Amino acid sequence: MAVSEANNGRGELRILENLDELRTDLADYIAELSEAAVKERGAFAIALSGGSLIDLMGKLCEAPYNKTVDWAKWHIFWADERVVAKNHSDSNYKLAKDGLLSKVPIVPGHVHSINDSVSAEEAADDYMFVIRQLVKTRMVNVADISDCPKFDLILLGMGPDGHIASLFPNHSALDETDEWVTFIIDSPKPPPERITFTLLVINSASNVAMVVTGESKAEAVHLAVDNIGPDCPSLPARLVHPTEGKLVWFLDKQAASKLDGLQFSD
Ligand SMILES: O=C1O[C@H](COP(=O)(O)O)[C@@H](O)[C@H](O)[C@H]1O
Repeated sequence: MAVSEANNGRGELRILENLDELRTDLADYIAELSEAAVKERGAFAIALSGGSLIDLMGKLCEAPYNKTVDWAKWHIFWADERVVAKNHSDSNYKLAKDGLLSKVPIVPGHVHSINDSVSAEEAADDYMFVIRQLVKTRMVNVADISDCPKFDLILLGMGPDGHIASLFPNHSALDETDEWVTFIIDSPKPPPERITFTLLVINSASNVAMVVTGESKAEAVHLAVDNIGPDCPSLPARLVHPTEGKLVWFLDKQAASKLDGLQFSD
């Protein structure tokens, strides 16, 4: 690992030499959280994103993780999903199924994907209902000070514009403070119709990991992580602050290249 440090309340930074090291560190981190959650409450509620994340989780399908992780206790959710059919190439579910879920022994009934046969608005309501039932049975933990779901782990990628899940800069979905899941029909990145966890749910998680690689994201990483003062534009990634949980950034050197004050050891 090149650098690992805590950063001004903006979470722990793990900056890895290369993608191979990042994949290993990420797999270790997820496996450790899974073990702790299963030991403590008998289940591991994990929310995935789409994009580059699934490929970066790939080591979980290999030894030792494929044998040592207690896959039967995993409950899978999506922090965001595109409102397309499950077999569509834009579907975050399909991405995760092809790249991860079909390669490890997850219980099919524990895979909580969205309803792909209704409108974006209905899919968001429907998903909130599903999560509410699982919070009632404590398959998904609950926040200490509200009835909000407290996922054991939410994994987020970040776009070059600083978007996380399907929360885009200057979009009204960022202001949603009541609902757990909301919808958009005007995503600046195709496809336009999506559902997404709100900041309320993201910031109620026990653990949030931001997994970001590549030089095209270096400026957004700098804006999200460094102390650049109160005049920061509406950068969704900067709004991730788990209230009772822990935030960890997994970065490769390229994504970390514009961070203030970092010295890499070669
Ligand atoms: O559209 C999306 O983009 C983000 C970032 O994707 P990446 O390929 O740049 O990592 C992703 O996290 C989100 O789930 C997805 O819907």
